[in-house]
Amino acid sequence: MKISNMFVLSNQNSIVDQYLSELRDVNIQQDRARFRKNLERIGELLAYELSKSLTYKSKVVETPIESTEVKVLGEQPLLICVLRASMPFFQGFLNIFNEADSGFVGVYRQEDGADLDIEFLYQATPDITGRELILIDPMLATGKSIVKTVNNLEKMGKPKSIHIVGVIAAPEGLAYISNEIKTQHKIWVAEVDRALNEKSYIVPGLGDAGDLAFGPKL
Ligand SMILES: O=P(O)(O)OC[C@H]1O[C@H](OP(=O)(O)OP(=O)(O)O)[C@H](O)[C@@H]1O
Ligand SMILES: O=c1cc[nH]c(=O)[nH]1
Ligand SMILES: [Mg+2]
Repeated sequence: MKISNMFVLSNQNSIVDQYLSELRDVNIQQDRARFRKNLERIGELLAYELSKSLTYKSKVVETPIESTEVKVLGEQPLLICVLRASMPFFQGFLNIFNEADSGFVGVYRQEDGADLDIEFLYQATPDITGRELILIDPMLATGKSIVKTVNNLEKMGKPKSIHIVGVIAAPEGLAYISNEIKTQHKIWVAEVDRALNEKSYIVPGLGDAGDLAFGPKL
């Protein structure tokens, strides 16, 4: 599929392919700490790629030897963690954008027969108006959780731009996000998989990221 405003990290060979293979492997997945660590590491590497698209300004610093002009981030992004599966992936972003503000939303998918309902239960964020917003969720499956998040956040104000970051995306979710989100946005993922299955899980995917990171929920 061709979405012009999208960056796919696995289009280039890198160590991310190794981390992704471990995330998908049903045996290695038994090690929850390793699962979370790999999400965090991919978060760090995607954050580095995304950092190349941000604006920088110059300032003068004093080294012990002399004054010199350096480049620093023009403005801090606002990171949004989509609980719960996002937490380790979000930590990777926070390791890189360590001065950024953070917001948290509680969103979860609820199966209702053939339909998927998205419950939006919790929001603790600063004002998003005029901000460079980075929405962080490892799995972009139907795209409904991210679209619901954007719709709820935009009740507060308009961000300057939106970056949507994920580890694995499904083509159906990417198409849904592109159609539904009207604010200028760019999607950053490690990999785009084949499709969704009848339960709206990504195929081949990695299973349920939240459960693998933290254990099953009711
Ligand atoms: O694109 P979608 O079809 O909306 O699916 C993606 C959502 O599913 C997962 O969360 P889940 O609802 O399993 O909750 P959890 O993070 O608490 O496990 C994942 O972290 C996304 O938020
Ligand atoms: O494949 C999927 C879809 C949604 N959430 C997950 O954790 N995995
Ligand atoms: Mg969720």
